[in-house]
Amino acid sequence: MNLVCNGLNTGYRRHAELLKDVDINFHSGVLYALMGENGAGKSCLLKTVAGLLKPLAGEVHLQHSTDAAADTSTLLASPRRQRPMRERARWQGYLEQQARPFWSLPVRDIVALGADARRDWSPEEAENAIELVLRQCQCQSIAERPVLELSAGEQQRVLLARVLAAKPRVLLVDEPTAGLDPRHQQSVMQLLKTQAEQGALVIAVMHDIALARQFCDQVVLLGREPSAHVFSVGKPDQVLQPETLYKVFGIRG
Ligand SMILES: Nc1ncnc2c1ncn2[C@@H]1O[C@H](COP(=O)(O)OP(=O)(O)OP(=O)(O)O)[C@@H](O)[C@H]1O
Repeated sequence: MNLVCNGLNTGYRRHAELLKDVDINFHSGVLYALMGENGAGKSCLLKTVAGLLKPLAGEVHLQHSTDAAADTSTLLASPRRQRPMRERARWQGYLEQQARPFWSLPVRDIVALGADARRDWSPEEAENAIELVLRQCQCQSIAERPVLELSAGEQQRVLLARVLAAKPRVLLVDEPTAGLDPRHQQSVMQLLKTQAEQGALVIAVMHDIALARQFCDQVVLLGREPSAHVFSVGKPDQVLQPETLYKVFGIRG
């Protein structure tokens, strides 16, 4: 399963183009770091790919097969057409930036809401998926606690667990390690890497260069000058070169 962006122009308001001419082919089995300065349009691009913002031009396609001969491409988004979210929920998981729960439910019930997206599962399959993800996200010890009584970092892990509970084949996460302590940053990145190794297509908006180098297979780096654009795409060591970091972030490193 690949996500293909063709000539994508997108922005937050109608006619307000932020990113232009985005041509990227995201592959399954790959963990992507989507990076760039504050305001470069990372969340905007992720939301467009997720179907939460409508493109102003261009298209997003879902390719079901890597076999170019087989015509198995589905149009997900264009200025005229958006696939319904309930259809996307069967294969896509999305975690928004600074996500916060608003229901006063125990952690286990919040995570169970994620598994509800899988109408094809038996109650036993759903229960197994919930237990697995509580363990993977290190939420077992807090499983019975009301989610609103947890720290911000703990809530963040619970909401990631909710997204993962449905075993999405496309996982789109916006700054999943923000606010987490170093150990949990590592474990969340390891979890995303494992999802990719098991075949998921994972795009993570992130700022931490060291974590991107350590865990990600590919970096999509956005630039802001003269206007927002895709500056570079490639392996972390190729993209995160000192001269590139200077050009994009103005830092020596
Ligand atoms: N809801 C909105 N309506 C209009 N403009 C917005 C909206 N949200 C963000 N913007 C603007 O769009 C631009 C890109 O924002 P976006 O959140 O996509 O950037 P980002 O790269 O994810 O930034 P950050 O690293 O700070 O999270 C910014 O200039 C921002 O001010």
